[in-house]
Amino acid sequence: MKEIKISEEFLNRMRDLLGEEDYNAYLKSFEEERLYGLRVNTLKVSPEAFVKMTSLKLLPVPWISNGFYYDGEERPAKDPYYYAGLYYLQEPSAMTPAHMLPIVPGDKVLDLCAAPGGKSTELGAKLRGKGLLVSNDISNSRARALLKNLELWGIENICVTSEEPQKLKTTFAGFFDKILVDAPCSGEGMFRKDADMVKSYEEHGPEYYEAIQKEIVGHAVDMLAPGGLMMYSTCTFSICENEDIIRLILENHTDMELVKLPLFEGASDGIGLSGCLRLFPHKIKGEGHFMALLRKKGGSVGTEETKTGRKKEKELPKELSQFLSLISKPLITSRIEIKNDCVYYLPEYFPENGGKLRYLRTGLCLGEMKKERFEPSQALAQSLKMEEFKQTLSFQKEDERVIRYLKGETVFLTEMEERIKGWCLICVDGFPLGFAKGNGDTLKNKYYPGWRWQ
Ligand SMILES: C[S@@+](CC[C@H](N)C(=O)[O-])C[C@H]1O[C@@H](n2cnc3c(N)ncnc32)[C@H](O)[C@@H]1O
Repeated sequence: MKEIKISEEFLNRMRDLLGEEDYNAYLKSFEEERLYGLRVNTLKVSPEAFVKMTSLKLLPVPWISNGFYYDGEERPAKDPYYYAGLYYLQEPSAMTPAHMLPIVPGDKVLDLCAAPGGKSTELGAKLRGKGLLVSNDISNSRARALLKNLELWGIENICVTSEEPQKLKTTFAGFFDKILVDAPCSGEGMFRKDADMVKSYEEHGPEYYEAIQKEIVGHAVDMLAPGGLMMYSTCTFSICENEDIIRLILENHTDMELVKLPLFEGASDGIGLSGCLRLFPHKIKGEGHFMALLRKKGGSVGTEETKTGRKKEKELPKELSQFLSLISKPLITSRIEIKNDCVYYLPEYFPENGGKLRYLRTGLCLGEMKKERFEPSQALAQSLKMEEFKQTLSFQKEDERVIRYLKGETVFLTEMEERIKGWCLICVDGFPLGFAKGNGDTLKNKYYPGWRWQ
């Protein structure tokens, strides 16, 4: 077995859970190396096109259409395409819950325990800019990392909150069409990936998390609209954190029913509760996960026409209007809100007063009003397609100016290149990285300092 010290108590539980034969296969899986995965951002690029562009050696994750394995020796986070938000690094079995939650553009979606955004990024991509994604995490510092990942990913219809589920409910009772609860858990499926998880497991085991999960799911059910779907997932194996939680929901909420998840090669049914789905490291090429899909009876969701509730055109400051005229995709001015000089593009369905919640972001941050001018944001650049901005400059990935730009340095144009004046969207192979301001043959770098290439 690999050098991972796991308690006897845990191993005994796993033997009881799996039976002797499967348990031995599970133990053997520790002799294998952990697996590395990335998920392609389908908001920006198709998996087929990405495979052709990238220099990474990829193998498809069989059950995830946009998921791939990469070699652990590679450094995919040190790549301009990563800075363009073309992919997210994620363990393959963790890709499954967001993949199996059927989101349609226009849905109102909640990701209740969302940081750092491994699943929210996929939920947002599936919305394709329509509807609303509320991504929440109780930890403020983790919610900040979540916000960065959502903005890098280019999702415009987001709200990021950092609240207790009970508080969130005061604004969103019965509101959401789809909810993902990727619950905090004892992390038994993480031991091979992260040996430190063993230590934290010894401090807080399944019983500790079970109590938290019970509370969270109760509030989640209350925020689901009739006809809505809720996916519950964990990266742990214990029954008390998985099937028992689902059973409890079904007992306490007679309006909730289990929706059978389809099995695929290597996936296992729930233990003692058929219709759930389990992934084990000795049966699939992934670290392990549990998930169950539930439906609230009554109503039907996901087919409603999108509506904003704020239809009246709004007059905008001249500097802002001038800048927005450089963007070709239509923006509904009634959804633009200016708060303390920051300009936001609110998503459809954003509650009229927003409620008294700790928001880290309400919609897409378009930029900031400064004296007599408007400064566009990094998030806006990442949310655009190259063809949606009037003046663009796309470098090939190999061009040393890509890294210079990402480091925040001044970028010089060659004599052969056209002179650039004013705001310009800098791209790598046609994918936006950020803004710069042209002054003839040099570009003043406007890449967000906090995100610079290190
Ligand atoms: C398994 S992680 C989520 C991983 C995330 N879904 C992803 O795919 O990147 C669980 C998260 O739940 C958060 N959390 C813990 N207790 C919570 C609570 N009561 N309400 C909301 N979030 C909570 C933790 O801060 C942690 O970020």
